Amino acid sequence: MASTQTSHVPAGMENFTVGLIGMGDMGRMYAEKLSEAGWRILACDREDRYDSLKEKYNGKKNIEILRNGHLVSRASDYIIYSVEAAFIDRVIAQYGPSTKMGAIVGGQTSCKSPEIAAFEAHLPSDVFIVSIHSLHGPGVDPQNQPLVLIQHRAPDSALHKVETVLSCLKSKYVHLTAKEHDRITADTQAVTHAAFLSMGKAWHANRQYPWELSRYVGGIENVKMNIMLRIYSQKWHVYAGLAILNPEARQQVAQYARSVTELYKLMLEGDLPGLTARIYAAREKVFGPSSNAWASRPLLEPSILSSFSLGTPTPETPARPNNHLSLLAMVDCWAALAIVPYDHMLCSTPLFRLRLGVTEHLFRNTDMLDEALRTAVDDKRYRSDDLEFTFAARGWAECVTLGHFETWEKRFVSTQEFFQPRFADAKKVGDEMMKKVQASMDEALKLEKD
Ligand SMILES: NC(=O)C1=CN([C@@H]2O[C@H](COP(=O)(O)OP(=O)(O)OC[C@H]3O[C@@H](n4cnc5c(N)ncnc54)[C@H](OP(=O)(O)O)[C@@H]3O)[C@@H](O)[C@H]2O)C=CC1
Ligand SMILES: O=C(O)C(=O)Cc1ccc(O)cc1
Repeated sequence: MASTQTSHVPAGMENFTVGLIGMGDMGRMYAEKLSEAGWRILACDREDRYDSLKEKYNGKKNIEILRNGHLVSRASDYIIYSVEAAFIDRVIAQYGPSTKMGAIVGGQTSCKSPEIAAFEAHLPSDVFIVSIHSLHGPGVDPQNQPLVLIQHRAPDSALHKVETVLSCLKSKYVHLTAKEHDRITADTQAVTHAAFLSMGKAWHANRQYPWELSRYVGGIENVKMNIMLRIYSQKWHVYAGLAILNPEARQQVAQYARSVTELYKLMLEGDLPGLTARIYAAREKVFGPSSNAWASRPLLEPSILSSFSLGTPTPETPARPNNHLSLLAMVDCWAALAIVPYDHMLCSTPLFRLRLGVTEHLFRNTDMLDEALRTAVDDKRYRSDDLEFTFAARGWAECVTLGHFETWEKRFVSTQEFFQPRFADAKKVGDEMMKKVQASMDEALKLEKD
């Protein structure tokens, strides 16, 4: 029965059935949240997982496990495909023709052009397409997180049904076209990940767990390390798919690598005036008055950031200035592509907001920025880290441009293995950091609106 005491199911939709194809991390999260809200769920994963899934959900109210996507498709009113982005065409080709007449179909993949192309190619013409994308990982509370809705081939009535079903997630709906989605997420996701994946590769190449070096580690560094660990603790295909399959991501990830390389060369040449002029011009373009971006309050409260420092500076372990090449390149890249990152806030992930928060923190503080630029040119102790970081950024960009899933996987997994023993601890600090930072950012954004 669909109705429970806490049911979100409105009158008239009591028999509406939601189908989930793919019961991995995201599929399971949706199954659990939607069924708790009273929706009847039909779900499947690969056929060989039928028995184990059935066992897992045995006795769970409102969730019925079926053997495959044909059985889910023919009996559901709204079907969500939550499978790997690289398989989306194959899976929709397989089950799409079994879709119930008049049903609504959508996907959860992080990149929409291949998903929409697959729907158009394989779905019968009498079904509607409303796609979705929860802009957060499966371990994050969906409340107040952006949830993109793409009304691609559907009347308003179908969109409203999807909105009603998903309202129990309490996410913030963002209505976009598939193309708009891919352009924005190329920046909010693909470039964000490229930056942190490159940091991980550089630390790995130098065989460093940077937080274990016996010196003071500042808040920005700690945020960088924790985001990096968070990304490497996830499944490789999520990051590979959203970068390699998003046609907009290639150009953006390539520009990030170009920015890193060109800034690194200016550092090697010791060209402080050239580096300063370039970074100040980028700052003006991205954060300056013409972009109308500088909010009155920083996204990240400096006190929150410093509360995540490790240790206390002492004469033996002083606060060591960093050149923050990864963040300088971020702003250089935004400037080159004429991107105003604040315009992407509505469609942002927690990691993007953190990245923007720490970047803004550096660029708002002229003394800190100048110190970073001086360090970039004068302090040779970072050269080997920066060299590895530059190689890594170019390596990721090449993989994305060439569309090499296999190389991408190997690069990711080798570094994932290096950091594996640290994931559990990083998750604890990371979760705490996310919570604090999110609360601080919500406050900043609220004040900005008022
Ligand atoms: N994880 C995240 O943070 C987010 C992910 N996404 C997107 O959501 C989608 C799902 O991600 P996520 O849940 O993390 O990934 P998972 O790998 O955890 O889940 C995907 C599931 O789909 C299964 N699957 C593959 N082919 C079929 C098939 N023919 N029939 C039924 N099931 C099948 C997979 O099996 P097998 O493993 O054997 O291939 C796997 O169990 C991806 O496209 C991802 O990009 C979106 C937002 C956030
Ligand atoms: O916040 C991030 O960038 C994440 O890493 C989690 C994530 C991964 C894939 C998505 O499609 C959406 C969110």
